[in-house]
Amino acid sequence: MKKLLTIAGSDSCGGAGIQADIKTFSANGCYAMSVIAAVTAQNTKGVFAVQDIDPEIIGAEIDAIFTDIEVDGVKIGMVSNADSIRVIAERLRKYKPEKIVLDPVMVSKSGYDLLKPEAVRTLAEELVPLAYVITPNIPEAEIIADMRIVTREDVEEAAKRIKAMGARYVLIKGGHLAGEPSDVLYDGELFTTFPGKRIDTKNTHGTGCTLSSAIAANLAKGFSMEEAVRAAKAYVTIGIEHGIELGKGVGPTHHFYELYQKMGWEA
Ligand SMILES: Nc1ncnc2c1ncn2[C@@H]1O[C@H](COP(=O)(O)OP(=O)(O)O)[C@@H](O)[C@H]1O
Ligand SMILES: Cc1ncc(COP(=O)(O)OP(=O)(O)O)c(N)n1
Repeated sequence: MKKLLTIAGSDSCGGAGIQADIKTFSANGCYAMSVIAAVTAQNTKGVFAVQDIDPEIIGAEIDAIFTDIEVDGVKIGMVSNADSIRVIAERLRKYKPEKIVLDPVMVSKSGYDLLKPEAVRTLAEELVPLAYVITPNIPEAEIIADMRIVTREDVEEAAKRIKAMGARYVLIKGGHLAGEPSDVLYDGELFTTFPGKRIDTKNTHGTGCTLSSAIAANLAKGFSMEEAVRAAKAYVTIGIEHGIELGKGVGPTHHFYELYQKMGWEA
């Protein structure tokens, strides 16, 4: 069984963050480990408070795992501030896991800053160069690439700018653009489009976390980058289709893909 690590924030209502990552790793047949970098008080209606974890503890969490366990893949999600980012980057440079999936989480769908705005530059300098693949949504890609994204040409230009910062692959997610939610992968030469059909639902909490974790699981299992994204998109799509009515706001994606497969359901 492949062993995967998520370095991210906790979401108390379980739809995004560490909880979504663990569910995704498990549903995709991998063993899940976690380094908690922040704790959010969050539900389907929004984020109400964030407690950063002391960077020393984050470093110790990472040491505890890498000094004992062979890690087959790492996903990075919400990291709330520059000091935490520096510690994580320093440890990853030391332990050198091969496949790092970086989801540069910045703002929750409800509009709460999950990354301090002044730490964006540190993320770009310290974590982007370590990423095997970075998976920004449109607003995140706009901030990292420092440009507006409206057209397909804008998506490609932003991907080129982000690739130039050192990530091996760039996957720009299209969920926030008008029209169908297609995602675009750039490898430095070619652009590959992963088409989607927009599902008419309010229950999309945790879609980005789920997609990036499924990509990490697929890469650990030996899929090519393209296969990893294709299978992850199928996984998140079926999860959105079967989104859960939880609470009074934006409910989470569903997670039991292997069960779906056994039941003969397809994405
Ligand atoms: N309503 C939707 N129907 C189908 N796919 C969607 C929908 N919203 C988002 N997606 C897909 O979910 C994944 C996460 O995208 P996105 O919502 O843009 O990221 P984030 O959660 O980081 O903002 C992408 O593959 C995107 O294309
Ligand atoms: C703890 C935590 N991490 C990440 C997110 C962002 O999740 P995402 O899938 O990008 O989208 P929303 O949850 O904001 O709908 C989060 N909310 N909490």
